Formats: sequence, structure tokens, C-alpha cells
Amino acid sequence: MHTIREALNLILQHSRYPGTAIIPLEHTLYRVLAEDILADRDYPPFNRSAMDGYALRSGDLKDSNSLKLVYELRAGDHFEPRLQPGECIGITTGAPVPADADTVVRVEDAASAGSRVTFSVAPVRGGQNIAFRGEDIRAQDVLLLKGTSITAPRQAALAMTGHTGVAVSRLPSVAIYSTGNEVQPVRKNGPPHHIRDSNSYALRGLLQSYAIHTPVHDPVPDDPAALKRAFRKGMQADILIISGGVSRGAADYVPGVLEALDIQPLFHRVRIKPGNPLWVGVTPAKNIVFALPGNPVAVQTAFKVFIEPFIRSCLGMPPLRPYYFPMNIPRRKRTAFDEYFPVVLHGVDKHTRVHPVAYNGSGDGIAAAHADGLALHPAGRETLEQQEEVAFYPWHHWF
Ligand SMILES: Nc1nc2c(c(=O)[nH]1)N[C@H]1C(S)=C(S)[C@@H](COP(=O)(O)OP(=O)(O)OC[C@H]3O[C@@H](n4cnc5c(N)ncnc54)[C@H](O)[C@@H]3O)O[C@H]1N2
Ligand code: MOO
Repeated sequence: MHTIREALNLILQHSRYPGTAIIPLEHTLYRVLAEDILADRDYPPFNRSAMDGYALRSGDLKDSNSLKLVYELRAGDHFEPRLQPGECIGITTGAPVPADADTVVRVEDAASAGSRVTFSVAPVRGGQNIAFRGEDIRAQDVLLLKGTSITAPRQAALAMTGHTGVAVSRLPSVAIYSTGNEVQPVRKNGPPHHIRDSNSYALRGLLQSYAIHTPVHDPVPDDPAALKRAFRKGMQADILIISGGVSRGAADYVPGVLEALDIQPLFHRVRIKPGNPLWVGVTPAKNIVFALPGNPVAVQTAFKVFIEPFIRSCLGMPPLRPYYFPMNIPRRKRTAFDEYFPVVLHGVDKHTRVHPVAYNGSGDGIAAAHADGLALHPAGRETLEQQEEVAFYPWHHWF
């Protein structure tokens, strides 16, 4: 049985770049840049007043505390004439500071009467309350690197630097099929021995961190002919994700059906808990198929550990980096496998710690709903001590 690392290496060998597309800025959230992005001009593009107040020469306030007010400048306008010695202009936040002025004094620190303004601060520092042209970025400097996921502030920075459309990685197509006679669409109110299909929603939601949107299909029953029909369609997608039916039960037909469709298995079972019976294969067209064990937390774990790194690799993104936090309480485990467990981040005296949520095993999707993400209890360790640092993976990674 492979370790996680071995299994992941096999999977990553099949990652394929889906190509690039230029898309409008407003549709770029969580898309991945396919090129380095440069600033089109300096930012700020002009010396910008950072306060509502008066623009003046700081030297003019050495001998006198009052200046002549010659103009009221609003953001969006600019002041053409030269500012003469002894003069100031009223200025609003966001307006361009005239070339002759070197400082802005806030309205709170001044009093105006007619065309005179008296200043109550001294000395006045040159350069104060001005955001200088190019201090945030220079024209043609790199703003964002290829492979970066576009968050909302990055979208805003693209707007600041004049990018109405950007080149991003195309998205792989993904098909999701839940299987199992007991698994029913959420809209149906079945008897207690039926359960609702939650795995499709977990997978759809996790994929949306990468702007990948997939339809929800009705679950497929444990019937080899029905499974074959569904998977034959699903294997046209770049990535087919199946849940349920991969273990040793009488109705666990999934691996057999996939092999009957000429899908070559890469492996079946990994040294991981939950998610141990994971089956992964490759279609004749070189599309990848993940057949996940049906338990809800096994599905979510397999996504974080195997599918998400695969998608990131396809999109040209850097590998996931976990965060490290100390355990809030000790934890023991009995298996010799790497074990992922659902945790919340807990603030204790300004320190963040990882706290395991109450958890009844991989069928307990309610525990996952209460968790911020997963932490790893490594294979070789029987006990994680209180305060010991562990790797933490938030459900949604956007960078
Ligand atoms: N004799 C053995 N039995 C089991 C083993 C084993 O090694 N030997 N492995 C166990 C482990 S670990 C897991 S995980 C499960 C996985 O089994 P399957 O992939 O065959 O999954 P199912 O039996 O179809 O389902 C397991 C569980 O999850 C529920 N489920 C299934 N699909 C959904 C869905 N779409 N939404 C919500 N819940 C779902 C299903 O009702 C079952 O309760 O096998 C163990 N058994
Ligand atoms: O892989 Mo199973 O999810 O350990 O319970």
C-alpha cells in the first residue's frame, strides 16, 4: 500500500495544463494568472493628498503661521498655476498636490477666515500627508506573478493598474457522481435508512475555491449497468470524481466498472485515514478518475490531500503550504497511517492553537461542518503532545 507521498507523486504525473484564456476582469475571482502582470503606470499616478486640508510649502510656515488661500482643489481636478510663496490651496483627500507644494496640513490643524488660513501646528514636516507618485509600484514593475490565484484585493489591484482583461489558466472540466442505493437527492424525504447526498455538495464547494463550477447529478444506484452509463459520460471530463462503492462490500462495484471501461488503475488504497480505500485511475484519453470512499469526511480529506494538489498542479499554482499551530490538547491514535482530523482554530491569550472538534469518525460530516479545516497526525507518532506544532489545512485555500 502506497504512502500519501507515493500516491500523490503517481497522481501528479498525470497533471495537464489546460491552456490559457483571456477573460474580463470581473470574472477573474479565484482564477489563476497565466502570465506575470505589470503595472501600466506608476501608482499612485500623481502625488496624492492623503488628507483634507491645505497644500503648501513647509518652508513658508517657518516665519509666519498664516498663508493666503488662493484656490479650493477637489479630487478629480488639478491646479494649473504655480503656487507663489506665502500661498496655500485648500485640497481634498485624493486630489493632486501641486508641484510647488511639499506638504499637506489637515483642516483640523488650521483655521480659515476669508482668504487667510492660520495654522496651529509647527513645525510642519515636508512630505507629510502626501502619497508620492510611484511609491506603491512603478510603471512596468511586476505586480502579480504567473500562478497567482486572484483574490478580491488582487482583482482591485488589477483594476488600479488598468487591466480590463487578463490571461488566466483555463479550467479543467470536472464531473462528480455520488453512488449508492441508500444515497438520495437532497430534495427527496426518504425513510431513515436512506441518506441524503452530501458528498456532491462538499466536492462542488471545495472546487469553487478554484472557480470551478460543476452541476449536481442525481446519485447513481449500486447497479453496474447504471454505474457504467454514468461513468462513461463522466470520463469525458478532464477530472471525474466518484464517491462511494470502492471498499470491500457486496455492492462495491466502482473499481470493477471503471476497469471495464478501460480505465487503468494507478493504485487502490493509501496509507491514510480517513480515505484509505481511495482508487485512482487514468482513462485511455488520459483523463484522471478519483473514486473516493463514500464517508463524508473521507471525501473531504481525499479532496484536500489528493485532488486539490492535482488541480493546483494543472493550473500552474505552487503546492499547498500548510500552516503550523500548536495543539491545544494532546491526541492519541491507534493506526500506523497518517491521520487527518477535523479541527478549529482556537485563540488562547493571543496565540492560535489547533483544537480537535468532537468527532465520531469519517461518517461524521457534522464534525467537519464545525471545523475550520484538517490537521495532520503523522504516521510515526502515537501521541501528539499538547503544544506540539501540527500542520493545519484550512478548507479553502486561496493562495
Ligand atoms: N470490510 C471492510 N469494510 C470497510 C472498509 C474496509 O477496508 N474493509 N473500509 C471502510 C472505510 S475506511 C470506508 S471510508 C468505507 C468506504 O466505503 P465505500 O467507498 O465503499 O463507500 P460506501 O460504502 O458506499 O459508503 C460509506 C459510507 O458513506 C456514506 N455515503 C456514501 N455516499 C455518500 C454521499 N454521496 N453523501 C453522504 N454520504 C454518503 C454511505 O451511506 C456509507 O455510510 O468503507 C468502510 N468499510
Ligand atoms: O477511509 Mo475510511 O474514511 O477511514 O473511514
